Amino acid sequence: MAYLGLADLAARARPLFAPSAWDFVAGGSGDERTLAANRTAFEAIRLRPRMLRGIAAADPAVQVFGRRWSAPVGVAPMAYHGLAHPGAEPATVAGAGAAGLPVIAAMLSGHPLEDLAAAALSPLWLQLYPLRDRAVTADLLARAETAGVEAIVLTVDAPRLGDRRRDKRSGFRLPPGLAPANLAPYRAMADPSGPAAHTAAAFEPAIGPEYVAWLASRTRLPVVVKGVLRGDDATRAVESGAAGVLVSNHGGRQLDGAVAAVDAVAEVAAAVDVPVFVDGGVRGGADVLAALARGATATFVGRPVLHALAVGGASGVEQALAGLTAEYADALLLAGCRHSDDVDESLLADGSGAARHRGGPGDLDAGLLHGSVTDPLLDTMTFLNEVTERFPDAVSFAPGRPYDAEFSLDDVLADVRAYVDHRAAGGDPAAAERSLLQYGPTAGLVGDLIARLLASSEDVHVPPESIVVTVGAQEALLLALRTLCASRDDVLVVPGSCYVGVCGAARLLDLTVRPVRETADGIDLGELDRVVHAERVAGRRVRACYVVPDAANPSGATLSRADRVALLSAARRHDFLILEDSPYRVFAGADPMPSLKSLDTGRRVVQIGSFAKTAYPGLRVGYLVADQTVRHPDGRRTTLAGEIAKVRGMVTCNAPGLTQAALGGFLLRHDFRLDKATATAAAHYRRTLDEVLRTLDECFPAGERERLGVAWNVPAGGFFLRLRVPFRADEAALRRSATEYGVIWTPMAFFALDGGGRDEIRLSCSALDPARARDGIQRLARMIRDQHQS
Ligand SMILES: Cc1cc2nc3c(=O)[nH]c(=O)nc-3n(C[C@H](O)[C@H](O)[C@H](O)COP(=O)(O)O)c2cc1C
Repeated sequence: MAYLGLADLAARARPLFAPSAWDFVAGGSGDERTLAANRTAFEAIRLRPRMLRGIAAADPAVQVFGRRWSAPVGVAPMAYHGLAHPGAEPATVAGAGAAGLPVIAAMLSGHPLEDLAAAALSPLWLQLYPLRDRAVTADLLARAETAGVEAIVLTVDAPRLGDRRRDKRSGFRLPPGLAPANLAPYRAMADPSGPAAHTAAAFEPAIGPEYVAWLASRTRLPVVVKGVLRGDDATRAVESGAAGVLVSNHGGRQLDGAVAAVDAVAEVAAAVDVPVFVDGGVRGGADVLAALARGATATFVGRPVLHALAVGGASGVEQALAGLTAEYADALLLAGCRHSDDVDESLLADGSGAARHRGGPGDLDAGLLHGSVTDPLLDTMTFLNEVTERFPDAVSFAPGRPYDAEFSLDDVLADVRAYVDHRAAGGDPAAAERSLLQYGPTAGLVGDLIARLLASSEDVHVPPESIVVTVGAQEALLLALRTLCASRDDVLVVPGSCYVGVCGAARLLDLTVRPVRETADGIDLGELDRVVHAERVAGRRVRACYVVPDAANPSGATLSRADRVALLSAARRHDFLILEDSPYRVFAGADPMPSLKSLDTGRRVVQIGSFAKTAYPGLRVGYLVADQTVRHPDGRRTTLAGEIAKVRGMVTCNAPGLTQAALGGFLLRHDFRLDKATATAAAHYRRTLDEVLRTLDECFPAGERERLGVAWNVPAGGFFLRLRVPFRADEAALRRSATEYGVIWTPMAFFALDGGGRDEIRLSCSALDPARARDGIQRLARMIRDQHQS
């Protein structure tokens, strides 16, 4: 059968395993974040291939510890190959030997190492866990040397077994007949049928560098320390006698949350001068190339070898490894490298190789930077911006991007011209043009036009001086928070599932954020009262409450009129401000609710505005309305907008004149009718949302939803809806969804500050046409049914 890559092999192998054995092999620990990260990290690496090098063929072979390998690829140590195929470890060793690649035999092998050595045609290494009984280890070392094993691999990342939840769920036990054959002579195992029992009974948990030194002193074979993820640990290992280091997080099976293995290679390679190996997520020739570019000498592959063994025994392993070798040879050639020695850091688009970690005078320690830099929250925005590009063939319900079929630069240029004409009316056109290209007023140029828009579209009447034109709504949020919150005792309250930009801005400012539970219709006002009270008791004050009242991101919920009135009264009662952000209002249904600002008789609302959904996101024009009065100790009274404008002077100086002009012209040319300006887009969103809802209804008929654990809300309009699914909706599930079902979405947990949303996803309908959205929902429905069955 043609070799179609290791992922294809996994799909073919799955039905051949007993379900609990599949889970034992495929699974990771905890929430399987590290398991997923091993792949995500490889997928994120971009290479800079070399051209014009006059190369017609590449040689994938390498030399390791004086031996030739057909490629810088070996088989990682894995316990009990018999779970995959009756041929078990001897078949793996034979297959790898036929492909000219090495195998690390696991200590917990179902066949004794002597049998494997007899079947080996290529280097055989032996992996050991540190055992309580050193005499057993010493004997194993002697046996290994006698049998012709060529290196010892000491696994140091398993003082105890990681939290393997899949195995707990399935109650996984080794099938009868499978036992750790290498240890049979020693009675080292209390209960060999349960992997957790193995480790607890027989392994020495508290080893230090002296254990490595002891091991190295007891054998003439090179000792490779496996399970290291940091440069300083690699250094300790080498100083204690290790001849190599295998960078590994145990395939995501130990500490969940650990760094992706390939992301740790550069640091380790920079720290030591011995061969550095890596395993975890290596799934193709380009991955091998990337690992070497980061500084690895060679890579090891785990699970795919068991898949290959299940599909085709020894010849399955041979074909898979030969396929990977051929892929790597291709990758070398396409990258302009004759052989592995030509692979270096310059092939990495982001220069993330070992040289970067070697430490130069310009290096900065991340621990000394602002804490937000290493907060995963800030990665979420990048994830949302880039996930669609990562899976370009999948139907994407991920991005909240506006419909752009009618975007036209000519229109934008005409908008700019219209604004210049408007500004020049009765005056000097050249001066009007110049003013756009000069530094502009700190509060912006087009506040007057935005005031006109608010009056006509929302019945909000504010003077232009109470408006600051910003660089997108994101800057408006940042400015409002910076100005309003004096210290960490000022609390920002947000809905339990919240637009990440708000929490990110608060994180940049080191503000305290408190989530409030939501009902199906938005923020739960009873809960809001309780949170405000609790904060007061704790000596803090709730300064502001952020809400998206119309067709919210991410939930799709719209606050009822009664709740709007009640929220305003809570703001009065508890003396906080409301940050109203309503970018989806125009699309929130035929009869939109009054905005909070229009109901705001007590000047409790600071309104944040965006034109990303109504004009163009690329303009980056937003605004805020802050008509509150600020009293100063000297008796002066200013507007909050004026104070915010001062702050903005130190952030972006002023919003760019040209894009403000484009926005101003857009408003003028559409006669301040955003509903008309967005009619085509609105119809598109409506059609797609309707199609999504219809397809959900078809795929999950009323009687069946409960049984499948599926539920969704029916938003009045807008871009988003939330869908409850019968599986843990995390990054690992998203990856499965993308690769196995061709559909992507956003885990609701990305938006949840209260730890909720774990079995919910956000579906964004804005960027899809109805037919594709229908196809996407059907794909998702297939996944939901499969997940429900498994
Ligand atoms: C089923 C299974 C059993 C494993 N058993 C061992 C083991 O006994 N000793 C060890 O050091 N690592 C063990 N590992 C970890 C692998 O050596 C390796 O680090 C990991 O599988 C590489 O990741 P990959 O599967 O993504 O290629 C095991 C992994 C799997 C999947």
